[in-house]
Amino acid sequence: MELEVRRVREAFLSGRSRPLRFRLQQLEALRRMVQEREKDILAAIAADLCKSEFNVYSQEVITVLGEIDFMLENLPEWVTAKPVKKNVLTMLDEAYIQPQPLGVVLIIGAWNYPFVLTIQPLIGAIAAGNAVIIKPSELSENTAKILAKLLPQYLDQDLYIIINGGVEETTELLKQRFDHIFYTGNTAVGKIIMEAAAKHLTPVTLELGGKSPCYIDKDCDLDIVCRRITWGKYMNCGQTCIAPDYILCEASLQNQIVWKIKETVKEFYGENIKESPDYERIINLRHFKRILSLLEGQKIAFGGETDEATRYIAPTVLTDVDPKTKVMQEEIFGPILPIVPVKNVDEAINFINEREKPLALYVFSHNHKLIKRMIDETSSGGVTGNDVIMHFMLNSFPFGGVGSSGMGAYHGKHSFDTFSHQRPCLLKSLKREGANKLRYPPNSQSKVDWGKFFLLKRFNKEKLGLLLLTFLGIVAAVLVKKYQAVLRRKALLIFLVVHRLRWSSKQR
Ligand SMILES: NC(=O)c1ccc[n+]([C@@H]2O[C@H](COP(=O)([O-])OP(=O)(O)OC[C@H]3O[C@@H](n4cnc5c(N)ncnc54)[C@H](O)[C@@H]3O)[C@@H](O)[C@H]2O)c1
Ligand SMILES: CCCCCCCCCCCCCCCCCC=O
Repeated sequence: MELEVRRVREAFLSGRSRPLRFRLQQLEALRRMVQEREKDILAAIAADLCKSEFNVYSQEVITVLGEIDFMLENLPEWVTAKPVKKNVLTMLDEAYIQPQPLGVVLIIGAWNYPFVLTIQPLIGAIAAGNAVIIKPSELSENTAKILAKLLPQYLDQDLYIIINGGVEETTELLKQRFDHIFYTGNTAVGKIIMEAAAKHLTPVTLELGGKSPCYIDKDCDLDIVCRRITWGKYMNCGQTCIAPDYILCEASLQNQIVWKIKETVKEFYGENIKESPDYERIINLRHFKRILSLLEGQKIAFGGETDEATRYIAPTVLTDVDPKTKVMQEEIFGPILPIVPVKNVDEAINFINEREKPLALYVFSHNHKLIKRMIDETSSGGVTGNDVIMHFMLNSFPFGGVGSSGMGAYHGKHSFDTFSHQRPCLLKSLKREGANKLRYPPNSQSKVDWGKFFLLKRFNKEKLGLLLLTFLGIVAAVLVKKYQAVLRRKALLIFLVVHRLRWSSKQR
Protein backbone atom coordinates (compact mmCIF):
# COMPACT_ATOMS: atom_id res chain seq x y z
CA MET A 1 0.00 0.00 0.00
CA GLU A 2 2.75 2.38 1.06
CA LEU A 3 4.59 1.86 -2.23
CA GLU A 4 1.43 2.43 -4.26
CA VAL A 5 0.59 5.65 -2.46
CA ARG A 6 4.19 6.80 -2.89
CA ARG A 7 4.01 6.08 -6.63
CA VAL A 8 0.86 8.18 -6.93
CA ARG A 9 2.41 10.99 -4.88
CA GLU A 10 5.51 11.02 -7.10
CA ALA A 11 3.27 11.25 -10.15
CA PHE A 12 1.45 14.18 -8.55
CA LEU A 13 4.75 15.89 -7.71
CA SER A 14 5.81 15.59 -11.36
CA GLY A 15 3.22 18.32 -11.94
CA ARG A 16 1.54 16.74 -14.94
CA SER A 17 -1.95 16.55 -13.40
CA ARG A 18 -2.07 20.34 -13.11
CA PRO A 19 -2.28 21.88 -16.61
CA LEU A 20 -5.84 22.58 -17.75
CA ARG A 21 -5.22 20.77 -21.04
CA PHE A 22 -4.24 17.58 -19.23
CA ARG A 23 -7.29 17.67 -16.93
CA LEU A 24 -9.60 18.14 -19.92
CA GLN A 25 -7.90 15.26 -21.77
CA GLN A 26 -8.35 12.93 -18.80
CA LEU A 27 -12.01 13.87 -18.41
CA GLU A 28 -12.56 13.31 -22.11
CA ALA A 29 -10.85 9.91 -21.79
CA LEU A 30 -13.18 9.05 -18.90
CA ARG A 31 -16.17 10.01 -21.03
CA ARG A 32 -14.81 7.82 -23.86
CA MET A 33 -14.49 4.94 -21.40
CA VAL A 34 -18.15 5.26 -20.38
CA GLN A 35 -19.29 5.52 -23.99
CA GLU A 36 -17.09 2.80 -25.51
CA ARG A 37 -17.47 0.32 -22.65
CA GLU A 38 -21.08 1.10 -21.78
CA LYS A 39 -22.22 -2.51 -22.23
CA ASP A 40 -19.59 -3.91 -19.81
CA ILE A 41 -20.31 -1.22 -17.23
CA LEU A 42 -24.08 -1.69 -17.40
CA ALA A 43 -23.75 -5.47 -17.13
CA ALA A 44 -21.50 -5.26 -14.05
CA ILE A 45 -23.76 -2.89 -12.11
CA ALA A 46 -26.85 -4.80 -13.19
CA ALA A 47 -25.32 -8.01 -11.82
CA ASP A 48 -24.43 -6.41 -8.48
CA LEU A 49 -27.90 -5.07 -7.76
CA CYS A 50 -30.15 -7.32 -9.90
CA LYS A 51 -31.02 -4.17 -11.79
CA SER A 52 -32.22 -3.68 -15.36
CA GLU A 53 -29.70 -2.04 -17.67
CA PHE A 54 -32.26 0.70 -18.42
CA ASN A 55 -32.33 1.56 -14.74
CA VAL A 56 -28.55 1.45 -14.43
CA TYR A 57 -28.30 3.86 -17.32
CA SER A 58 -30.92 6.32 -16.10
CA GLN A 59 -29.88 6.21 -12.42
CA GLU A 60 -26.09 6.18 -12.78
CA VAL A 61 -24.61 6.58 -16.27
CA ILE A 62 -26.66 9.65 -17.25
CA THR A 63 -25.45 11.49 -14.14
CA VAL A 64 -21.81 10.62 -14.79
CA LEU A 65 -21.94 11.73 -18.44
CA GLY A 66 -23.77 14.92 -17.48
CA GLU A 67 -21.17 15.70 -14.80
CA ILE A 68 -18.24 15.19 -17.21
CA ASP A 69 -19.83 17.49 -19.81
CA PHE A 70 -20.53 20.11 -17.17
CA MET A 71 -16.89 20.02 -16.01
CA LEU A 72 -15.50 20.20 -19.55
CA GLU A 73 -17.66 23.22 -20.24
CA ASN A 74 -16.86 25.15 -17.08
CA LEU A 75 -13.38 24.08 -16.03
CA PRO A 76 -11.49 26.70 -18.10
CA GLU A 77 -13.29 29.41 -16.15
CA TRP A 78 -12.99 27.74 -12.73
CA VAL A 79 -9.21 27.20 -12.92
CA THR A 80 -8.45 30.85 -13.62
CA ALA A 81 -7.30 33.09 -10.81
CA LYS A 82 -10.02 35.43 -9.54
CA PRO A 83 -9.08 39.00 -8.57
CA VAL A 84 -10.43 40.09 -5.20
CA LYS A 85 -11.56 43.42 -3.74
CA LYS A 86 -8.69 45.32 -2.16
CA ASN A 87 -8.36 47.64 0.82
CA VAL A 88 -6.29 50.80 1.32
CA LEU A 89 -3.22 48.83 2.36
CA THR A 90 -3.24 46.70 -0.81
CA MET A 91 -4.65 49.30 -3.23
CA LEU A 92 -1.61 49.22 -5.52
CA ASP A 93 -0.93 45.47 -5.29
CA GLU A 94 -2.07 42.42 -7.22
CA ALA A 95 -4.54 40.36 -5.16
CA TYR A 96 -6.22 37.20 -6.43
CA ILE A 97 -7.39 33.71 -5.44
CA GLN A 98 -5.78 30.83 -7.28
CA PRO A 99 -7.50 27.42 -6.95
CA GLN A 100 -4.87 24.70 -6.64
CA PRO A 101 -5.06 20.89 -6.36
CA LEU A 102 -4.81 19.44 -2.86
CA GLY A 103 -2.47 16.58 -3.83
CA VAL A 104 -3.24 12.87 -3.43
CA VAL A 105 -6.91 12.17 -2.77
CA LEU A 106 -8.45 8.93 -1.51
CA ILE A 107 -11.99 8.19 -2.71
CA ILE A 108 -13.88 5.39 -0.96
CA GLY A 109 -17.02 4.50 -2.92
CA ALA A 110 -20.32 2.96 -1.87
CA TRP A 111 -22.07 -0.15 -3.23
CA ASN A 112 -25.68 1.05 -3.61
CA TYR A 113 -24.97 3.18 -6.72
CA PRO A 114 -21.47 1.81 -7.19
CA PHE A 115 -20.68 3.63 -10.40
CA VAL A 116 -21.95 7.17 -9.87
CA LEU A 117 -20.94 7.33 -6.18
CA THR A 118 -17.35 6.41 -7.11
CA ILE A 119 -16.92 8.13 -10.47
CA GLN A 120 -18.66 11.43 -9.71
CA PRO A 121 -16.17 12.31 -6.93
CA LEU A 122 -13.35 11.12 -9.22
CA ILE A 123 -14.48 13.60 -11.91
CA GLY A 124 -14.24 16.43 -9.36
CA ALA A 125 -10.81 15.32 -8.14
CA ILE A 126 -9.40 15.11 -11.69
CA ALA A 127 -10.96 18.46 -12.62
CA ALA A 128 -9.24 20.08 -9.64
CA GLY A 129 -5.86 18.64 -10.75
CA ASN A 130 -5.31 15.98 -8.09
CA ALA A 131 -3.88 12.48 -8.16
CA VAL A 132 -6.40 9.91 -6.94
CA ILE A 133 -6.55 6.52 -5.28
CA ILE A 134 -9.96 4.96 -5.82
CA LYS A 135 -11.28 2.28 -3.47
CA PRO A 136 -14.64 0.96 -4.76
CA SER A 137 -16.90 -0.94 -2.40
CA GLU A 138 -16.13 -4.67 -2.27
CA LEU A 139 -19.86 -5.33 -1.76
CA SER A 140 -20.55 -4.42 -5.39
CA GLU A 141 -17.78 -6.67 -6.61
CA ASN A 142 -18.64 -6.77 -10.32
CA THR A 143 -18.49 -2.99 -10.58
CA ALA A 144 -15.26 -2.95 -8.56
CA LYS A 145 -13.73 -5.45 -11.01
CA ILE A 146 -14.82 -3.65 -14.17
CA LEU A 147 -13.51 -0.34 -12.84
CA ALA A 148 -10.15 -1.94 -12.02
CA LYS A 149 -10.00 -3.27 -15.58
CA LEU A 150 -11.17 -0.19 -17.47
CA LEU A 151 -9.81 2.85 -15.63
CA PRO A 152 -6.12 2.05 -16.32
CA GLN A 153 -6.94 1.59 -20.02
CA TYR A 154 -8.23 5.15 -20.31
CA LEU A 155 -6.63 7.26 -17.56
CA ASP A 156 -3.02 8.06 -16.63
CA GLN A 157 -1.84 4.90 -14.87
CA ASP A 158 0.34 6.56 -12.25
CA LEU A 159 -1.90 9.46 -11.30
CA TYR A 160 -5.17 7.57 -10.91
CA ILE A 161 -5.02 4.09 -9.47
CA ILE A 162 -7.64 1.73 -8.20
CA ILE A 163 -7.21 -0.50 -5.17
CA ASN A 164 -9.77 -3.22 -4.58
CA GLY A 165 -10.35 -4.98 -1.29
CA GLY A 166 -12.40 -5.09 1.90
CA VAL A 167 -12.06 -3.91 5.48
CA GLU A 168 -8.46 -5.15 5.75
CA GLU A 169 -7.26 -3.27 2.67
CA THR A 170 -9.17 -0.12 3.60
CA THR A 171 -7.69 -0.22 7.11
CA GLU A 172 -4.19 -0.51 5.64
CA LEU A 173 -4.88 2.24 3.14
CA LEU A 174 -6.12 4.56 5.88
CA LYS A 175 -2.71 4.36 7.62
CA GLN A 176 -1.19 6.28 4.70
CA ARG A 177 -1.12 10.05 4.47
CA PHE A 178 -3.50 11.65 1.98
CA ASP A 179 -4.31 15.27 1.23
CA HIS A 180 -8.04 14.62 1.29
CA ILE A 181 -10.29 11.63 1.97
CA PHE A 182 -13.71 11.46 0.34
CA TYR A 183 -15.87 8.70 1.83
CA THR A 184 -19.42 7.62 1.00
CA GLY A 185 -21.14 5.11 3.29
CA ASN A 186 -22.52 4.59 6.76
CA THR A 187 -22.01 6.83 9.77
CA ALA A 188 -20.19 4.21 11.89
CA VAL A 189 -17.47 3.73 9.29
CA GLY A 190 -17.48 7.51 8.73
CA LYS A 191 -16.20 7.87 12.30
CA ILE A 192 -13.42 5.32 11.64
CA ILE A 193 -12.40 7.26 8.53
CA MET A 194 -12.33 10.55 10.40
CA GLU A 195 -10.26 9.09 13.22
CA ALA A 196 -7.70 7.71 10.77
CA ALA A 197 -7.61 11.01 8.89
CA ALA A 198 -7.08 12.95 12.13
CA LYS A 199 -3.72 11.20 12.65
CA HIS A 200 -2.38 13.04 9.58
CA LEU A 201 -4.66 16.09 9.93
CA THR A 202 -6.18 15.11 6.60
CA PRO A 203 -9.41 16.92 5.70
CA VAL A 204 -12.40 14.70 4.97
CA THR A 205 -15.64 14.79 3.06
CA LEU A 206 -18.11 12.35 4.60
CA GLU A 207 -21.18 11.48 2.54
CA LEU A 208 -23.19 9.58 5.13
CA GLY A 209 -26.81 8.61 5.69
CA GLY A 210 -29.67 9.04 8.13
CA LYS A 211 -33.43 8.81 8.35
CA SER A 212 -34.85 11.21 5.75
CA PRO A 213 -38.40 12.22 6.77
CA CYS A 214 -41.29 12.88 4.48
CA TYR A 215 -44.08 15.13 5.75
CA ILE A 216 -47.43 14.99 3.95
CA ASP A 217 -49.76 17.91 4.60
CA LYS A 218 -53.57 17.54 4.39
CA ASP A 219 -53.62 20.19 1.68
CA CYS A 220 -52.16 18.27 -1.25
CA ASP A 221 -52.90 15.95 -4.14
CA LEU A 222 -52.42 12.54 -2.53
CA ASP A 223 -52.42 10.61 -5.82
CA ILE A 224 -49.40 12.53 -7.08
CA VAL A 225 -47.69 12.59 -3.69
CA CYS A 226 -47.98 8.82 -3.29
CA ARG A 227 -46.73 8.15 -6.81
CA ARG A 228 -43.62 10.27 -6.20
CA ILE A 229 -42.93 8.72 -2.80
CA THR A 230 -43.40 5.19 -4.15
CA TRP A 231 -40.89 5.90 -6.91
CA GLY A 232 -38.23 7.30 -4.55
CA LYS A 233 -38.75 4.77 -1.76
CA TYR A 234 -38.71 1.53 -3.76
CA MET A 235 -36.16 2.54 -6.41
CA ASN A 236 -33.06 0.35 -5.95
CA CYS A 237 -35.10 -1.65 -3.41
CA GLY A 238 -34.96 1.21 -0.93
CA GLN A 239 -31.13 1.23 -0.94
CA THR A 240 -30.82 4.95 -1.69
CA CYS A 241 -29.18 7.31 0.79
CA ILE A 242 -31.79 9.99 0.13
CA ALA A 243 -34.81 7.69 -0.10
CA PRO A 244 -37.74 8.84 2.04
CA ASP A 245 -37.14 6.80 5.19
CA TYR A 246 -40.52 7.35 6.88
CA ILE A 247 -43.75 9.33 6.52
CA LEU A 248 -45.16 11.81 9.03
CA CYS A 249 -48.81 12.75 8.50
CA GLU A 250 -52.06 13.27 10.33
CA ALA A 251 -53.72 10.00 11.34
CA SER A 252 -56.72 10.72 9.11
CA LEU A 253 -54.49 10.49 5.97
CA GLN A 254 -52.91 7.16 6.82
CA ASN A 255 -55.40 4.76 5.17
CA GLN A 256 -55.62 6.77 1.97
CA ILE A 257 -51.84 6.90 1.73
CA VAL A 258 -51.54 3.15 2.24
CA TRP A 259 -54.14 2.45 -0.43
CA LYS A 260 -52.63 4.86 -2.95
CA ILE A 261 -49.07 3.57 -2.46
CA LYS A 262 -50.35 0.02 -2.86
CA GLU A 263 -52.08 0.95 -6.13
CA THR A 264 -48.94 2.71 -7.39
CA VAL A 265 -46.77 -0.30 -6.55
CA LYS A 266 -49.11 -2.36 -8.73
CA GLU A 267 -48.91 0.24 -11.50
CA PHE A 268 -45.06 0.33 -11.38
CA TYR A 269 -44.15 -3.30 -10.80
CA GLY A 270 -47.24 -5.28 -11.86
CA GLU A 271 -49.13 -7.99 -9.96
CA ASN A 272 -46.04 -10.16 -9.62
CA ILE A 273 -43.35 -7.83 -8.29
CA LYS A 274 -40.70 -10.57 -8.30
CA GLU A 275 -40.97 -10.71 -12.07
CA SER A 276 -40.61 -6.97 -12.57
CA PRO A 277 -37.36 -5.90 -14.27
CA ASP A 278 -37.67 -2.60 -12.39
CA TYR A 279 -37.54 -4.05 -8.88
CA GLU A 280 -34.11 -4.79 -7.41
CA ARG A 281 -32.82 -7.06 -4.64
CA ILE A 282 -31.03 -6.49 -1.34
CA ILE A 283 -27.24 -6.39 -1.79
CA ASN A 284 -26.33 -9.24 0.60
CA LEU A 285 -27.64 -11.58 3.30
CA ARG A 286 -26.39 -9.42 6.18
CA HIS A 287 -28.44 -6.44 4.99
CA PHE A 288 -31.38 -8.75 4.12
CA LYS A 289 -31.50 -10.08 7.72
CA ARG A 290 -31.00 -6.61 9.18
CA ILE A 291 -33.99 -5.26 7.25
CA LEU A 292 -36.18 -8.24 8.19
CA SER A 293 -35.43 -7.65 11.86
CA LEU A 294 -36.97 -4.17 11.49
CA LEU A 295 -40.36 -5.73 10.74
CA GLU A 296 -40.64 -7.49 14.11
CA GLY A 297 -43.71 -6.40 16.07
CA GLN A 298 -44.90 -4.00 13.35
CA LYS A 299 -48.36 -3.64 11.76
CA ILE A 300 -47.82 -4.46 8.07
CA ALA A 301 -50.42 -2.61 5.99
CA PHE A 302 -49.24 -4.32 2.83
CA GLY A 303 -46.13 -6.11 1.54
CA GLY A 304 -43.89 -7.97 3.94
CA GLU A 305 -43.26 -10.96 1.62
CA THR A 306 -39.61 -12.06 1.54
CA ASP A 307 -37.41 -14.67 -0.12
CA GLU A 308 -34.01 -15.27 1.42
CA ALA A 309 -32.62 -17.24 -1.54
CA THR A 310 -32.95 -14.24 -3.86
CA ARG A 311 -32.80 -11.58 -1.10
CA TYR A 312 -36.21 -10.32 -2.17
CA ILE A 313 -38.21 -8.06 0.13
CA ALA A 314 -41.53 -6.77 -1.22
CA PRO A 315 -42.42 -3.08 -1.12
CA THR A 316 -43.84 -2.77 2.38
CA VAL A 317 -45.77 -0.11 4.32
CA LEU A 318 -46.10 -0.11 8.13
CA THR A 319 -48.82 1.88 9.87
CA ASP A 320 -49.20 3.45 13.33
CA VAL A 321 -45.51 2.98 13.94
CA ASP A 322 -44.27 3.67 17.45
CA PRO A 323 -41.24 6.01 17.22
CA LYS A 324 -39.52 4.03 19.97
CA THR A 325 -39.38 0.79 17.91
CA LYS A 326 -36.25 -0.37 16.08
CA VAL A 327 -37.48 0.58 12.59
CA MET A 328 -37.53 4.22 13.76
CA GLN A 329 -34.14 4.06 15.49
CA GLU A 330 -31.88 3.33 12.50
CA GLU A 331 -31.78 4.15 8.80
CA ILE A 332 -33.88 1.50 7.03
CA PHE A 333 -32.01 1.37 3.69
CA GLY A 334 -34.52 -1.13 2.35
CA PRO A 335 -38.08 -1.22 0.94
CA ILE A 336 -39.95 -0.68 4.20
CA LEU A 337 -41.93 2.52 4.70
CA PRO A 338 -43.20 3.29 8.21
CA ILE A 339 -45.97 5.83 8.72
CA VAL A 340 -45.82 7.72 12.00
CA PRO A 341 -49.01 9.68 12.71
CA VAL A 342 -48.57 13.21 14.08
CA LYS A 343 -51.19 15.76 15.18
CA ASN A 344 -50.05 18.62 12.98
CA VAL A 345 -47.11 20.34 11.34
CA ASP A 346 -45.79 21.63 14.70
CA GLU A 347 -45.50 18.09 15.99
CA ALA A 348 -43.84 17.00 12.74
CA ILE A 349 -41.25 19.78 13.07
CA ASN A 350 -40.54 18.83 16.70
CA PHE A 351 -40.27 15.16 15.72
CA ILE A 352 -37.63 15.96 13.11
CA ASN A 353 -35.71 18.34 15.37
CA GLU A 354 -35.54 15.86 18.26
CA ARG A 355 -33.57 13.46 16.05
CA GLU A 356 -30.21 13.49 14.21
CA LYS A 357 -30.07 15.82 11.22
CA PRO A 358 -31.15 13.81 8.15
CA LEU A 359 -29.54 13.75 4.72
CA ALA A 360 -32.77 14.85 3.02
CA LEU A 361 -36.15 16.26 3.93
CA TYR A 362 -39.32 16.01 1.86
CA VAL A 363 -42.45 18.11 2.36
CA PHE A 364 -45.64 17.78 0.34
CA SER A 365 -48.25 20.53 0.34
CA HIS A 366 -50.11 22.96 -1.90
CA ASN A 367 -49.30 25.50 0.78
CA HIS A 368 -46.02 27.12 -0.18
CA LYS A 369 -45.81 28.92 3.16
CA LEU A 370 -45.96 25.63 5.04
CA ILE A 371 -43.11 24.21 2.93
CA LYS A 372 -41.03 27.33 3.61
CA ARG A 373 -41.81 27.08 7.31
CA MET A 374 -40.60 23.48 7.46
CA ILE A 375 -37.41 24.46 5.65
CA ASP A 376 -36.83 27.38 8.04
CA GLU A 377 -37.51 25.45 11.22
CA THR A 378 -35.60 22.21 10.54
CA SER A 379 -32.17 21.18 9.28
CA SER A 380 -31.14 18.51 6.73
CA GLY A 381 -28.48 17.96 4.07
CA GLY A 382 -30.92 18.93 1.28
CA VAL A 383 -34.64 19.47 0.70
CA THR A 384 -37.06 18.74 -2.09
CA GLY A 385 -40.56 20.18 -1.79
CA ASN A 386 -43.37 18.21 -3.45
CA ASP A 387 -41.05 15.49 -4.75
CA VAL A 388 -38.26 13.19 -3.60
CA ILE A 389 -34.64 12.51 -4.67
CA MET A 390 -34.61 15.17 -7.40
CA HIS A 391 -32.28 17.65 -5.66
CA PHE A 392 -29.52 15.07 -6.27
CA MET A 393 -29.93 15.61 -10.01
CA LEU A 394 -29.18 19.36 -10.10
CA ASN A 395 -25.43 19.79 -10.18
CA SER A 396 -25.55 23.46 -9.30
CA PHE A 397 -26.61 22.27 -5.83
CA PRO A 398 -24.03 21.14 -3.29
CA PHE A 399 -24.85 17.53 -2.41
CA GLY A 400 -23.98 16.48 1.15
CA GLY A 401 -25.14 16.04 4.69
CA VAL A 402 -25.15 18.08 7.86
CA GLY A 403 -24.47 16.90 11.41
CA SER A 404 -24.51 13.12 11.54
CA SER A 405 -25.57 12.84 7.87
CA GLY A 406 -22.16 14.07 6.79
CA MET A 407 -19.80 16.95 6.18
CA GLY A 408 -18.67 18.66 3.01
CA ALA A 409 -20.41 18.48 -0.33
CA TYR A 410 -19.84 17.81 -4.03
CA HIS A 411 -21.37 17.86 -7.56
CA GLY A 412 -20.37 20.31 -10.29
CA LYS A 413 -18.48 23.38 -9.06
CA HIS A 414 -18.87 22.16 -5.46
CA SER A 415 -16.77 19.09 -6.34
CA PHE A 416 -14.13 21.30 -7.90
CA ASP A 417 -14.06 23.44 -4.73
CA THR A 418 -13.99 20.40 -2.42
CA PHE A 419 -10.86 19.09 -4.13
CA SER A 420 -9.15 22.49 -4.48
CA HIS A 421 -7.30 24.77 -2.13
CA GLN A 422 -8.43 28.36 -2.61
CA ARG A 423 -5.02 29.99 -2.36
CA PRO A 424 -4.94 33.72 -1.62
CA CYS A 425 -2.07 35.40 -3.50
CA LEU A 426 -0.93 38.96 -2.76
CA LEU A 427 1.84 40.36 -4.97
CA LYS A 428 3.47 43.58 -3.79
CA SER A 429 6.16 45.75 -5.32
CA LEU A 430 9.52 46.28 -3.64
CA LYS A 431 9.03 49.99 -4.23
CA ARG A 432 6.83 52.46 -2.26
CA GLU A 433 8.54 51.57 1.04
CA GLY A 434 7.49 54.93 2.48
CA ALA A 435 3.88 53.73 2.69
CA ASN A 436 4.98 50.82 4.94
CA LYS A 437 6.42 53.12 7.64
CA LEU A 438 3.03 53.13 9.30
CA ARG A 439 3.31 49.44 10.29
CA TYR A 440 7.01 49.35 11.20
CA PRO A 441 8.18 49.99 14.81
CA PRO A 442 8.45 52.22 16.72
CA ASN A 443 4.70 52.46 17.09
CA SER A 444 2.92 55.61 18.28
CA GLN A 445 -0.55 57.02 18.89
CA SER A 446 -0.48 58.95 15.62
CA LYS A 447 0.35 55.76 13.68
CA VAL A 448 -2.55 53.97 15.37
CA ASP A 449 -4.84 56.90 14.48
CA TRP A 450 -3.74 56.78 10.83
CA GLY A 451 -4.24 52.99 10.89
CA LYS A 452 -7.76 53.45 12.26
CA PHE A 453 -8.49 56.06 9.62
CA PHE A 454 -7.31 53.89 6.72
CA LEU A 455 -8.66 50.54 7.88
CA LEU A 456 -11.71 51.17 10.03
CA LYS A 457 -13.29 54.33 8.69
CA ARG A 458 -16.26 53.65 6.42
CA PHE A 459 -17.04 56.21 3.75
CA ASN A 460 -20.08 56.44 1.56
CA LYS A 461 -19.45 57.00 -2.15
CA GLU A 462 -19.98 60.78 -2.02
CA LYS A 463 -17.64 61.25 0.91
CA LEU A 464 -15.08 58.97 -0.71
CA GLY A 465 -15.22 61.06 -3.92
CA LEU A 466 -14.71 64.23 -1.93
CA LEU A 467 -11.85 62.66 -0.01
CA LEU A 468 -10.21 61.50 -3.23
CA LEU A 469 -10.53 64.99 -4.72
CA THR A 470 -8.99 66.55 -1.60
CA PHE A 471 -6.21 63.97 -1.70
CA LEU A 472 -5.50 64.71 -5.37
CA GLY A 473 -5.56 68.43 -4.57
CA ILE A 474 -2.98 67.91 -1.83
CA VAL A 475 -0.81 65.78 -4.10
CA ALA A 476 -1.04 68.44 -6.82
CA ALA A 477 -0.14 71.19 -4.33
CA VAL A 478 2.84 69.20 -3.01
CA LEU A 479 4.04 68.51 -6.53
CA VAL A 480 3.64 72.13 -7.53
CA LYS A 481 5.57 73.25 -4.47
CA LYS A 482 8.33 70.69 -4.98
CA TYR A 483 8.78 71.36 -8.66
CA GLN A 484 7.94 75.09 -8.53
CA ALA A 485 11.20 76.26 -10.10
CA VAL A 486 11.13 73.61 -12.82
CA LEU A 487 7.46 74.28 -13.55
CA ARG A 488 8.11 78.04 -13.73
CA ARG A 489 10.97 77.45 -16.19
CA LYS A 490 8.82 75.01 -18.25
CA ALA A 491 5.91 77.49 -18.29
CA LEU A 492 8.21 80.30 -19.41
CA LEU A 493 9.64 78.09 -22.15
CA ILE A 494 6.16 77.11 -23.36
CA PHE A 495 5.10 80.75 -23.30
CA LEU A 496 8.17 81.77 -25.37
CA VAL A 497 7.70 78.96 -27.90
CA VAL A 498 3.98 79.75 -28.35
CA HIS A 499 4.73 83.45 -28.68
CA ARG A 500 7.48 82.78 -31.20
CA LEU A 501 5.22 80.50 -33.27
CA ARG A 502 2.44 83.05 -33.34
CA TRP A 503 4.89 85.82 -34.32
CA SER A 504 6.41 83.79 -37.18
CA SER A 505 2.96 82.84 -38.53
CA LYS A 506 1.97 86.53 -38.56
CA GLN A 507 5.22 87.35 -40.49
CA ARG A 508 4.20 84.80 -43.14
N1 LIG B 1 -24.51 10.36 1.43
C1 LIG B 1 -24.39 9.55 0.41
O1 LIG B 1 -24.16 9.99 -0.71
C2 LIG B 1 -24.53 8.08 0.58
C3 LIG B 1 -24.53 7.27 -0.55
C4 LIG B 1 -24.65 5.91 -0.38
C5 LIG B 1 -24.80 5.36 0.87
N2 LIG B 1 -24.83 6.18 1.94
C6 LIG B 1 -25.05 5.60 3.27
O2 LIG B 1 -24.30 4.40 3.44
C7 LIG B 1 -24.97 3.53 4.30
C8 LIG B 1 -25.09 2.12 3.78
O3 LIG B 1 -24.03 1.72 3.07
P1 LIG B 1 -22.63 1.09 3.60
O4 LIG B 1 -21.95 0.53 2.41
O5 LIG B 1 -21.84 2.07 4.34
O6 LIG B 1 -22.96 0.00 4.60
P2 LIG B 1 -22.24 -1.36 4.82
O7 LIG B 1 -22.20 -1.49 6.28
O8 LIG B 1 -22.94 -2.39 4.07
O9 LIG B 1 -20.78 -1.23 4.15
C9 LIG B 1 -19.68 -1.32 4.82
C10 LIG B 1 -18.52 -0.74 4.05
O10 LIG B 1 -17.71 -0.15 5.01
C11 LIG B 1 -16.42 -0.74 4.98
N3 LIG B 1 -15.94 -0.96 6.35
C12 LIG B 1 -16.53 -1.68 7.31
N4 LIG B 1 -15.79 -1.66 8.43
C13 LIG B 1 -14.71 -0.90 8.17
C14 LIG B 1 -13.57 -0.51 8.91
N5 LIG B 1 -13.38 -0.88 10.16
N6 LIG B 1 -12.69 0.28 8.30
C15 LIG B 1 -12.86 0.69 7.05
N7 LIG B 1 -13.91 0.34 6.29
C16 LIG B 1 -14.81 -0.44 6.84
C17 LIG B 1 -16.57 -2.06 4.27
O11 LIG B 1 -15.35 -2.40 3.65
C18 LIG B 1 -17.71 -1.77 3.32
O12 LIG B 1 -17.19 -1.27 2.10
C19 LIG B 1 -26.30 4.17 4.51
O13 LIG B 1 -26.29 4.82 5.74
C20 LIG B 1 -26.44 5.17 3.40
O14 LIG B 1 -27.30 6.23 3.68
C21 LIG B 1 -24.68 7.50 1.83
C1 LIG C 1 -35.80 6.99 -18.28
C2 LIG C 1 -34.96 8.21 -18.22
C3 LIG C 1 -35.22 9.02 -17.02
C4 LIG C 1 -34.21 10.08 -16.79
C5 LIG C 1 -34.43 10.79 -15.50
C6 LIG C 1 -33.58 10.23 -14.45
C7 LIG C 1 -33.99 10.59 -13.08
C8 LIG C 1 -33.55 9.47 -12.20
C9 LIG C 1 -32.96 9.93 -10.94
C10 LIG C 1 -32.37 8.79 -10.21
C11 LIG C 1 -31.30 9.23 -9.32
C12 LIG C 1 -30.78 8.16 -8.52
C13 LIG C 1 -29.48 8.47 -7.93
C14 LIG C 1 -29.54 8.55 -6.49
C15 LIG C 1 -28.21 8.48 -5.88
C16 LIG C 1 -28.37 8.73 -4.47
C17 LIG C 1 -27.09 8.64 -3.76
C18 LIG C 1 -27.25 7.94 -2.51
O1 LIG C 1 -27.49 6.75 -2.43
